[in-house]
Amino acid sequence: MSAPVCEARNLRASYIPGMPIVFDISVIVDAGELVTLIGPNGAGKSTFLKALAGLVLVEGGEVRLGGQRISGLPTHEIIAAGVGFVPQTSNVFSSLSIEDNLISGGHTLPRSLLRERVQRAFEHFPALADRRRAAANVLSGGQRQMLAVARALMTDPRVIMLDEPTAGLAPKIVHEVLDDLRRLAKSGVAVLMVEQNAKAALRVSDRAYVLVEGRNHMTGTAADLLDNDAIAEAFLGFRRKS
Ligand SMILES: Nc1ncnc2c1ncn2[C@@H]1O[C@H](COP(=O)(O)OP(=O)(O)OP(=O)(O)O)[C@@H](O)[C@H]1O
Repeated sequence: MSAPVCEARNLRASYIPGMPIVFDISVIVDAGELVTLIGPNGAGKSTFLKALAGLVLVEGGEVRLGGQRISGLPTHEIIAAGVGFVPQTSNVFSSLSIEDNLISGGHTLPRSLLRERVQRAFEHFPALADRRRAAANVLSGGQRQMLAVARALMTDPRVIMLDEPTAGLAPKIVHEVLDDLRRLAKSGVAVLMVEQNAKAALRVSDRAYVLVEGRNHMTGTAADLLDNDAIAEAFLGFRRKS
């Protein structure tokens, strides 16, 4: 059996050495899957995602990409190895044009490939193509997220990680962004996201992990977790009618 696209095993991560926020979290994401991390505030979901991207100190366990160990590498090498990371905030350059945002996302690429990838991004996201020379700050919240995802895709990552991609968006736009991510996973990329809009996120996800206090609490198919009364009540904010 081939190695999963991305696998974190018994990860321990901290901002301050010796003071872990993530104690022991294991997660697997494979090609074509949309996997969501849910859990209460402060559970360490964002910290875990940052640890995968090399933005937070990994003190134990390991992260593998296609079987190759990437934990411990500097962030630029992790990105070059095939990880795309979309932070929750400041994920586009507001004053740069949409096209220049894409170019900056692919600045490590040779010029000919860069042109090709910008073109590909505009084909995937026609709403961005229509306004390619406009500054990113004219975009709506949903379109900005689209641009942030398109930037991360410039390097052709094997796995793309998103920290709360729907934060601050209107409910209708939340669904549009989640549907875009669903389509992205279907295209063959492994997608891992942290989401506060847990119910909406589970509806488009294949699988999910519930994280609590820096540890795995539960995992399953998104459908099973949506159907689980205890999970629904504790983490999804609804109680099923009996
Ligand atoms: N830059 C930082 N330096 C030190 N501690 C931090 C930093 N960022 C977050 N923390 C702490 O790490 C803990 C976990 O935060 P994290 O953002 O990973 O949780 P989360 O599960 O994503 O929750 P939320 O949904 O509230 O963001 C919190 O106690 C937070 O205060």
